[in-house]
Amino acid sequence: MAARLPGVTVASVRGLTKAFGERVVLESLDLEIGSGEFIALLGRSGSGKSTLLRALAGLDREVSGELAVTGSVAVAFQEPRLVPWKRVLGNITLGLDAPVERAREALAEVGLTEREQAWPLTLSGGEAQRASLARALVREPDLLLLDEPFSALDALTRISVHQLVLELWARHRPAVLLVTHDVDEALLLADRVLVLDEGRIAHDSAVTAPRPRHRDNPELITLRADLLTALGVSPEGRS
Ligand SMILES: Nc1ncnc2c1ncn2[C@@H]1O[C@H](COP(=O)(O)OP(=O)(O)OP(=O)(O)O)[C@@H](O)[C@H]1O
Repeated sequence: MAARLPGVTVASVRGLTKAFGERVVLESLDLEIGSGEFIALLGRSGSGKSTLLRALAGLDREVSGELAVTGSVAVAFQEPRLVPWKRVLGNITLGLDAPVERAREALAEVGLTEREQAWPLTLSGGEAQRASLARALVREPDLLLLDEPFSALDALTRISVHQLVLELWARHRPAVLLVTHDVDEALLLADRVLVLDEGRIAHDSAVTAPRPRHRDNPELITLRADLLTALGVSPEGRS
């Protein structure tokens, strides 16, 4: 997979508009996603984050505007969506021509080698989420779309899956678009944090702090306050 290529985009969105009946969810939205970028997408509930992801994934074609995605796309959802009648390994290769060795490599990368013959219903939440990441990885995406993949995990599992996602990103360098509700998660992981509001990208910040990042990094403290304001939340509980 390509390393980060400056100036090369994997997705280019211009004037994207999506309405459900009278409700306009995305309104003339513009967004460029660069090769290898790690982007977090924040926004209030119902602001259209999943709608944008579905459009980028090609799962919703009833949109207007220009949407060009170059290269392959893989999606991992909030609930891992493994099919219960296939074992873990079978889930990784589902609908794919790739040799089984590739699926095993992906399982090894997410630390699930021991569980390849397990049934999905016997996996813990963290294991299921890792299996879901392996299924996305084996497709070697140029753009990896993550729709709140960590939100159902307990705090400790979440930290280890964060670590894993950063390692996988550093190794494979797909562009990542991570939808999250968690400002700190966005700041710890991403190079760029977007806020979706009123159907558009209302806020776009670069995060330059080196990784591993700590919450008390001054850049992150400033950005956290800006992002909370952009989300309509007062940072210190003041109104
Ligand atoms: N299939 C659908 N039919 C009708 N309305 C829909 C449909 N899908 C989404 N919507 C509406 O579009 C708006 C945006 O939904 P979306 O799921 O994209 O928001 P979101 O930002 O991802 O929200 P959350 O953070 O709560 O997951 C919401 O008002 C939702 O009710």
